[in-house]
Amino acid sequence: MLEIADIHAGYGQMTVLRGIDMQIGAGEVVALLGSNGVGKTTLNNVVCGFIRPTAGEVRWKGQRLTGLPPREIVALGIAQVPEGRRIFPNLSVAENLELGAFRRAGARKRQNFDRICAIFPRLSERLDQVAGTLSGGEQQMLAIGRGMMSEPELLILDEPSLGLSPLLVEEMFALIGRINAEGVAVLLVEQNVMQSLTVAERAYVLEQGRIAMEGPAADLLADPKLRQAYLGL
Ligand SMILES: Nc1ncnc2c1ncn2[C@@H]1O[C@H](COP(=O)(O)OP(=O)(O)OP(=O)(O)O)[C@@H](O)[C@H]1O
Repeated sequence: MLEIADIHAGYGQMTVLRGIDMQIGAGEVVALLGSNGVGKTTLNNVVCGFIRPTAGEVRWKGQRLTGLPPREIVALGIAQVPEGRRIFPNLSVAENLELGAFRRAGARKRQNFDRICAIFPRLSERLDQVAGTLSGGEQQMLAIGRGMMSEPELLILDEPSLGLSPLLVEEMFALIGRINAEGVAVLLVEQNVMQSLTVAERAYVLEQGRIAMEGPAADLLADPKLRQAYLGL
């Protein structure tokens, strides 16, 4: 469904991505793993149209995405939840969710709103609360709920577990499972290797601008090189 083919990208003179190839199938959960600063967010921003690659292309169902503006990419069914929970703090939970559905109107929007409330019971109990007063974990859920309001076929989550307590991290990964059970493919950009490989079917490990390892999550979890480098085992 999503094909990333030989992507090179960077900032000015600095090259960050040096030929990335990745694929995500319909309904799959795929993890993109790697240490701080290896270029995970950069790749994510290339897919979503915020950064133009210097070479290579991204295709979605065979259509070239490279060069399209971000809003057209959202309209085609790809939603991104950026790192750092960018919600509107002065608006209510319900208003934040409604802003995610800017492309939809009427009954369809209502239906989708109810669907999101069912997936995120914590949010549905707090629809009138001002979003800035939510806990960190609730704000993260709101950011994901807002992404889901555009009815994506692929949801890209950039470090959703960052800064959450262990219990909330568990809840967050369970939530990813529920979203996927609705038929939505998920690209999970994470540093939390163990949890990500438990929820994902396949994973890619980014090192020095290249894919250093890839394969089924179970194989990577058993790989001594990965266990030593990323799990300290
Ligand atoms: N706007 C920018 N201008 C210049 N350099 C940037 C910019 N954004 C990111 N970089 C640099 O590009 C490299 C890759 O950054 P990126 O955010 O993609 O990494 P990451 O793997 O997502 O890291 P993290 O896990 O810490 O979020 C880093 O060296 C970073 O400093």
